[in-house]
Amino acid sequence: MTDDLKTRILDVLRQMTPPDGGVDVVSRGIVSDIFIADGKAFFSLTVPAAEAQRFEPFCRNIEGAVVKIDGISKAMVALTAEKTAASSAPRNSAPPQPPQPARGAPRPAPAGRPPAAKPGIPGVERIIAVASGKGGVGKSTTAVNLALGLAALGLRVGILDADVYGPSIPRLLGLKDKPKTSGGRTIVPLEAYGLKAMSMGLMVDEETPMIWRGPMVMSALTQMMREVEWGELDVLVVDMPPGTGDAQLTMAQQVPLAGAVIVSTPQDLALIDARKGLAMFQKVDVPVLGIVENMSYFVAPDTGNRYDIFGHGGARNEATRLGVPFLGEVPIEMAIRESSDAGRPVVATDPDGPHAAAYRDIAARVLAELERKGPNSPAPRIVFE
Ligand SMILES: Nc1ncnc2c1ncn2[C@@H]1O[C@H](COP(=O)(O)OP(=O)(O)OP(=O)(O)O)[C@@H](O)[C@H]1O
Repeated sequence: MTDDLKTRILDVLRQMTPPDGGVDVVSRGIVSDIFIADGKAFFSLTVPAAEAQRFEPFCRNIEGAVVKIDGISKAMVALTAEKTAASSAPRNSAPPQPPQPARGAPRPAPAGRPPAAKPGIPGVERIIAVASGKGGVGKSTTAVNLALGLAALGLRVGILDADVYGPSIPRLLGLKDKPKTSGGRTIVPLEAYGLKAMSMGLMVDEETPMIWRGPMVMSALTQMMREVEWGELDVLVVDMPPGTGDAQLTMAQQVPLAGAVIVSTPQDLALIDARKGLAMFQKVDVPVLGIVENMSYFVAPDTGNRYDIFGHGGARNEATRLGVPFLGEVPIEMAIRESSDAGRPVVATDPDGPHAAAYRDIAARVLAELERKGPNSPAPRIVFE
């Protein structure tokens, strides 16, 4: 039965014209093994990094075509990047890079200068960043579930969506209301699943194109940090924009960070980018709390068998090599995707499930690293032109 379904999936794929107009993906030999469990099909396509953008919508089309096959209820198609020297190209659906800050705007301090103390947010004990070198690795999903994992450990937690180019926290937490202002001066954060949450996505319509300029981004971030009534928090989790350009570097400097968590997938492409993320935080003296490997493996729901679809353990090996803690791994799992995209994060909605446990373990390791590193490290020096 399963073999029959696989054959039918391959037949469907053979009939679909890839976005580059070339021969079908089966004939090209870029389709991974197909795993089918419980009527759900999982597989990946391997494409050159530079082609990732063109192939992303195609993957969604494939999912749409595959679910039409009798016996398949769900399909999940992932893109993996070919291992090439040029594989550090960003995922093209990632938001555009902002322009450089204008004259007078804060600039990254040259590396090597001694950091100077910078005031934190009153009432907020520690701020941690969740970052990734490239988009689409599950950074925001990890940030939300990590925040909920920290809350499950008894901490008072807030989450700030600093990804002003592609905010996803409102969607992941199912937040629709706009935040209210208090006395016209400060903003009252929203609450979801016990977290205080703030995002630029809450201030603008999801459809509104945001053409932010560098200095505007900075002032928006400063506003979200300083003019939001966070109250007393043990930890504020900041979901950083993907990438490691100057904008992210400046942002990492603007926020007095206690540490950073880097999210990566096991694929080489993501790991190369994760390394850049690591270097970025090291450059501005922010301690890296560790690396999380997302979409690490797939567990067949019917047999419980584990499949390392993308090759497994890359992030763990990389963490060891770079001398930073490995914080844990999260499987690629339909339930995580569906619950995230429906605004019902797994840690809150299925607290007894295995995925919630995985995120809580990661949260516990993050907490242990924070404790080990001691009080908030001072923010790096900001240099004004
Ligand atoms: N472990 C997982 N299993 C299955 N799907 C996942 C997993 N982690 C994330 N996803 C899905 O992958 C997609 C991208 O996740 P998410 O938005 O968290 O990534 P991101 O790195 O923040 O992306 P971007 O940088 O584009 O905002 C979402 O549809 C999400 O539900």
